[in-house]
Amino acid sequence: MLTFDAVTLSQGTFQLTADFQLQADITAVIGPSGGGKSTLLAGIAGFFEPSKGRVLWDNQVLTGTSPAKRPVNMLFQDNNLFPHLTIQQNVGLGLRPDLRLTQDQKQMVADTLDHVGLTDLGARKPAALSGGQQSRAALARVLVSQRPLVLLDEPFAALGPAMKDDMLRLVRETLVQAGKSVVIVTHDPDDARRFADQVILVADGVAHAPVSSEEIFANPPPALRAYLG
Ligand SMILES: Nc1ncnc2c1ncn2[C@@H]1O[C@H](COP(=O)(O)OP(=O)(O)OP(=O)(O)O)[C@@H](O)[C@H]1O
Repeated sequence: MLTFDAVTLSQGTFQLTADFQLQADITAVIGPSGGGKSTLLAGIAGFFEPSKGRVLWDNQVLTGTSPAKRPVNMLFQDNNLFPHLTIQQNVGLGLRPDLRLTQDQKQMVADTLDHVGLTDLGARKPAALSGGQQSRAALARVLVSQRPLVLLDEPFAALGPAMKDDMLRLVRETLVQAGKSVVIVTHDPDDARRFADQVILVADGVAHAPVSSEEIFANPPPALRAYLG
């Protein structure tokens, strides 16, 4: 469970407050451009520290812990894969940064590539894969890692609607089934409605407490109505 304990996140003159707990398989973060969605994720990942309050994971205080030591994996739209490494190596990084994998770990990489639909593509470099295949490889790396919390900042936005839907389904079939919690920023309210269990609305300097996606779209609060237009 992720806890924001009276948190204020500041970037320049921008301030975002968050004071809630989060316990869902998939949580969508939605809201207007510049509202603070990426700021919220960066605050969880530890790219900067809150100016007030604490962030906790399962009652362990994360505030003051470097991003590399947090129980968090983050995927962005770009730069998820190292171009000079093969897909196998890119995925292997999720197990060991020095890539000294045991036979079992190599097998785990191969099995995970099978699982995300990339059988036989492990020896290729990222440039020899399509955009959708690259997204699957990035997902495989998150999948092999032991970290329980996955943050996705619009990772599939460049893929086109059908492939984006495939990836969101794959997130549920793989990451959620592996017991991970997923927090995903999306500009498409329909993604939130169809794929998320809960929704956090980020607007007017506030990250609002999560509400079930069914409930929030059936009865949108004023800030969501303003955003949906
Ligand atoms: N490094 C920074 N220094 C100063 N201000 C920043 C910095 N990063 C972001 N901001 C400001 O913080 C506010 C929130 O930005 P953020 O990127 O979190 O919004 P967002 O909801 O993710 O936006 P978008 O949907 O457009 O990606 C914006 O007003 C932005 O200009």
